[in-house]
Amino acid sequence: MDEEKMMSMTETWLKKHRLLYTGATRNPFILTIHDATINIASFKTWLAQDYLFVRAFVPFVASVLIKAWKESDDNGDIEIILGGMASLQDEITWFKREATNWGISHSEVVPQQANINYCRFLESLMSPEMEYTVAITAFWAIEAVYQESFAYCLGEGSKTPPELKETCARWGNEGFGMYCQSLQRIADRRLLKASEDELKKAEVLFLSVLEHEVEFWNMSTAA
Ligand SMILES: Cc1ncc(CNC=O)c(N)n1
Repeated sequence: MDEEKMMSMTETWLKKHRLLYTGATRNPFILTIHDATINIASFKTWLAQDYLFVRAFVPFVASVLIKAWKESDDNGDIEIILGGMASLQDEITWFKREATNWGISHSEVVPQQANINYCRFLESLMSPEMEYTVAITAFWAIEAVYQESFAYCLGEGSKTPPELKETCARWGNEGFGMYCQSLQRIADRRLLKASEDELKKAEVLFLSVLEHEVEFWNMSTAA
């Protein structure tokens, strides 16, 4: 019997844009964590810059929550997005504690260009004119890149230094993986009903997320 399931839209895009996706999830920064050759200065740059990014990510997630409330056909979406917001509070606390541990003073950290560009991109996604379908697709991609990247650092054969394992587990843990799958299911459900224009826009912005993620990692290793 023909039991083959149709590929979802996000799966289609992941396959079509595999090279760029791999560029984002197997970036040299991540590879050096995985093989324990990481330069600690790079790690500290990433840590300091990502704290600033996450602060800007909170209002973005809030904007997706508002879009879900206005536009979603499924009440379950709100709970999933709200769960993501709740874990961001814990994440901000964690970033502050890690900064202290690594001797970083957030008041002295200046956002770098790749970070500024990415935060500006987030702001464009917050516009009330931006469709829920497009915003939730970008949201999923942003989370999925971190999940795949850090899960790889904890996977079989990884030599991740013990002092970085907690960081990797933050996004590489199974619960975060399931949360990403929930976001992906929402995105796929919406994309099924989207117009041609919305589909095109969501695909373009999915690619923009991947490009920003690559630039963000590269910024960390360049410093
Ligand atoms: C640059 C970047 N992309 C994705 C994430 C993961 N989302 C929330 O933490 C992150 N922290 N930073």
